[in-house]
Amino acid sequence: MTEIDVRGLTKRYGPDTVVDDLSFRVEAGQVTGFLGPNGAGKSTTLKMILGLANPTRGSVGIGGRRYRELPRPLTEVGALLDAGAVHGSRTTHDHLLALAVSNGLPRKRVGEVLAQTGLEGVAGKRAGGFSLGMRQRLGIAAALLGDPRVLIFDEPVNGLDPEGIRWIRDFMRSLAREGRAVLVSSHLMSEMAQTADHLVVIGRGRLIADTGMSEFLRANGEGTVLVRTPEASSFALRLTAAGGVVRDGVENSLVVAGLTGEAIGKLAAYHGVALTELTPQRPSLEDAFMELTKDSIEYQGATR
Ligand SMILES: Nc1ncnc2c1ncn2[C@@H]1O[C@H](COP(=O)(O)OP(=O)(O)OP(=O)(O)O)[C@@H](O)[C@H]1O
Repeated sequence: MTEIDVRGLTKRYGPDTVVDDLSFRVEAGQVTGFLGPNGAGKSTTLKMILGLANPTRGSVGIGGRRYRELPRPLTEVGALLDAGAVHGSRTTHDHLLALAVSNGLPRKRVGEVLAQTGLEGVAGKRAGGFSLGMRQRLGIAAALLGDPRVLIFDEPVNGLDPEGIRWIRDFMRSLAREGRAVLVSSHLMSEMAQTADHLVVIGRGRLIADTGMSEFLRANGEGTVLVRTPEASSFALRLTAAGGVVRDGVENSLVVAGLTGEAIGKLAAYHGVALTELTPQRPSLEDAFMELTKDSIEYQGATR
C-alpha cells in the first residue's frame, strides 16, 4: 500500500532548482532508503513531504491527503529531522508529555514510547546532557507518540557510534515489520544496503534510480574479473565469443564482465591458454553508488 506519493515535486530557491520534477512512492511494510550525495535535495524533499516547505510545483500525498489536510498529523506521520532540536531544560518525560498534550494524544503514550526506545531509565533526566545517540532516541520517541503509520528519518545515523547505528538500523527494520512505511535519508550507500528494502536515489534534485534493494545489489554487486595472459588479444576474442564483455585493463590486463572466474579458467584450460592472473573483483556498493551519481556531484573531488 502506497503511504507517501510524491508527484512531480519541484522546489526552486531563486534561480536554483534544488528539487526537480521528482516522483516516487513509499510503500507500507518497507524501509525505503532515500539516497543522494550531499546537497542533492534530500532534506528539502523531506521538508516538502512534511509541509515544512512549499513546493514550487508538484504534490505530496500522505495516505492520500496532503500533510496540511491531515486532521491529526502526528497520528499519521512521525519525523526525526534534527535531533539537536530538543529542549535541554525539560526532562525526557516532560518533553514528551508536553508534545503529547499539545497534540491531543493520550498521556499513556509517553510511557509506551519511552519503553519502546529504551529511555525509561532516563525519563527523569534532562535531555540537555544527553549524548547524540540518546537525543536520537528521544527524537524517535517523539516521532512515535502518535503511533503513526508513516515515519520519516533524515540522516538518523550521522555522528552516531557503532552501537547507536546498529540500534537505529534494527529499530527502523522493526517499524517496517510492524507494517509501517519508513522513509530514511542517507548519503551512504553502505548504510542503506543493511537497512533498506527499496532505494530511491537522487542527484541534483532529480531521480536517478527507484529500485528494489535486491535488484540493485544484483545489478551492481556482480563484479568483473581481472585476467592476465601473454596471449591477451587472442584470448579476448575467445572470451567475447563465450559471452563475456571484455575491455582492456591496466598493464596489459583484461577486465571481463559477464563471465565468472571459474568459467574463464575453464575456457583458458580448454584452449591451452596460460593465465598469469585471474582475480574476481567485486565493486563495493559505495563504488556502485558513486558511479550512479558521478554526474550529479556538485563539487568533484571535494571531500566532506
Ligand atoms: N532555504 C534555502 N534557501 C536556499 N537554498 C537552499 C535552502 N535550503 C536548501 N538549499 C539548497 O538546496 C540544495 C539542496 O539542499 P538539501 O539540504 O535539500 O540537500 P541534501 O540532499 O539534504 O544534502 P545534505 O545531506 O548536505 O543536507 C543545496 O544546494 C542547498 O544549499
